[in-house]
Amino acid sequence: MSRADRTRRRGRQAVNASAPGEAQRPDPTLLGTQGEERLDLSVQERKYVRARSWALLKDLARPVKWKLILTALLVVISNAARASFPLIIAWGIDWGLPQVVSTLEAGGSAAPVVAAVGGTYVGAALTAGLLLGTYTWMTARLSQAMLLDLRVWVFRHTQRLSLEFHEKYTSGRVISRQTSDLDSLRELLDQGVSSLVSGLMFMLFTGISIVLLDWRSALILLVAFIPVSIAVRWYQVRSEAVYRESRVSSARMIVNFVETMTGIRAVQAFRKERANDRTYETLAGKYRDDMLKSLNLFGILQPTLVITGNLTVVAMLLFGGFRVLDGTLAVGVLVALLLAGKRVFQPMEQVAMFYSSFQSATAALEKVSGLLEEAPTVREAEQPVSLPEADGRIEFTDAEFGYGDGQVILPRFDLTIPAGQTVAVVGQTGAGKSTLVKLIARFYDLSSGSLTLDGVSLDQLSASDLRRNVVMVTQEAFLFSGSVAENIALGRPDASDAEIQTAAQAVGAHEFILSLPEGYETDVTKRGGRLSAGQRQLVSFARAFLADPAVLILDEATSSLDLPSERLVQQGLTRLLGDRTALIIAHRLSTVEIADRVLVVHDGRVVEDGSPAELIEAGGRFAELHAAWKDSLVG
Ligand SMILES: Nc1ncnc2c1ncn2[C@@H]1O[C@H](COP(=O)(O)OP(=O)(O)OP(=O)(O)O)[C@@H](O)[C@H]1O
Repeated sequence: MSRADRTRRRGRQAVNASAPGEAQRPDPTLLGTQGEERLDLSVQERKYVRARSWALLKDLARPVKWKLILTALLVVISNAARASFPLIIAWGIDWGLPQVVSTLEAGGSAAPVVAAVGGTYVGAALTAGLLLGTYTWMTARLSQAMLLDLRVWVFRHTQRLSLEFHEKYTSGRVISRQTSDLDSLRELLDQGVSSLVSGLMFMLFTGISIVLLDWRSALILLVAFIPVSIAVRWYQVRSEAVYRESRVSSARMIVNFVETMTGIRAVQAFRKERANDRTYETLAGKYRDDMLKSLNLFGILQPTLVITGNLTVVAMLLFGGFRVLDGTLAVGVLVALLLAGKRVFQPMEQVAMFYSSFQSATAALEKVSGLLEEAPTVREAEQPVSLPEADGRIEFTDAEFGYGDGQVILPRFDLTIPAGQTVAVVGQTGAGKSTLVKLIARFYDLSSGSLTLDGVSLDQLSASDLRRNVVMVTQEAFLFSGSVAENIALGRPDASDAEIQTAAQAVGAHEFILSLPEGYETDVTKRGGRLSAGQRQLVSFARAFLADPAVLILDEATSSLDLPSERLVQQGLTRLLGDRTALIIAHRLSTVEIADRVLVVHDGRVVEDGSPAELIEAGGRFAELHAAWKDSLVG
């Protein structure tokens, strides 16, 4: 079972366990990333999301469970030691001092008493300090280990999600999951949890020590707790609302940034820079305002806590002072009470401050666990049929397709493409050409009917067999950072230099690659390594040639190349096709002319099917298109 499955199952189990008999399944619109933007969750839904987040945290914590327990133990001991200082001081004053005085009067040595009190104090201080250092160090290591795990997990998972998911969930959102969300988790795990736990522990132990010292003074503390709790509660509620706003504004800012940078060509082509500057400034300004609001809230909370703390000490001093004068309270106890009273509220600030980092991390966890709950819609068969070397015969039977639950794009159809045939797919924009060929690359699964390669249904093939047999070359001819050779070897990283060069030679890319500053080793992201559109296409042809699939799918670039480049690309294409089965979304006359067969797609249906000559003869849509192409060449 995958981690995503585990996370999903746990979320459901928790919901089921907590509310037997009720509507137990969450609304399907909440599963995965779907409910991500919703703020109006019902109690039941909130439970589901929380359980899912917990499950994720537990999954992350499992490999480091014992180290976590050990760290928690160190936190407890260290804080107990810290909280014991006032007790030791009281003991020193009320027991140690009289002992020293009486021993000295009797002519004895005060050293044993001083050593006992001083030693205990130094022991407690060393224990507290050393353990603090150790647990801080351990927390940092643990949090980094958990984050590394999560980072890699999110990357692996997102990369494997089907295209359908990526088309809906923009790259801006994926980036904000991987950056700002993981960052808020880092903040919480790095310092938040340990500060929070240690703050609470310290308050607890100091509170206990006050009760042990003098229960009457503990009552004063209890009274002081009322305004403190009100202030902290007020801060929680207000900061939650402010925080929610800042989350929305930060997400908007990131999405805007990513969109602008990914669309930088359009931005510059249409001179949108100034307008974009203003939009971004507004969004960033809103984010700053939200952050300021939350800081202002803290600015109110902090003085409230300081004032209450000081007033508590004054009250304890007055109440205790009179009793010391009466002789009903020991001086040492009073000193210890004052020390403890002063320190007891100090961690409250930390607790309140980390409440907001806790909130931000909770929201992040909810989103990340939602992303991890997404499952690929195109799933690999559990027991795939082996097909190492396909011939390349493709057959659609009773096939029908629509994206997701949307409208039908390709109504019911049958289509057979014999092995080795070169098929040009033509038609108007939006006709369904890309959709048809993407089905063969299994970027999507049919809504109904079957699609087979050499008689084996595509969904029965293992991912590796499918990728070996079917390769799609997209219009964009995307190059990854690295050398030209590495880019050619994308589908076969183990290919030798000789094989890479043979592939480049086969498609006619060898010459231009040799003319690059460092030949095959030229970095495509560096100056001088920047390739032209035609050159990029040749590299992607070489890539496909090296992968040597039985079925090649090619979305021909629409951008017009100059004539020599077009000729070069055309020659490369002809060599690439060889005797494989090929489907080409054709935008050029020259490509259509080398095809054995042309499919004309219109409104999701194949309306003409035949050899180029037959279709021209028949005088339909293709004949018109062909004539228009011919005219454009003449013109
Ligand atoms: N990911 C998607 N989700 C939903 N609908 C889609 C998606 N991709 C394409 N469509 C719709 O499917 C129909 C066919 O699109 P398709 O991209 O297959 O057309 P095409 O013939 O390849 O067009 P073009 O030549 O412009 O690339 C269009 O109506 C389009 O809006």
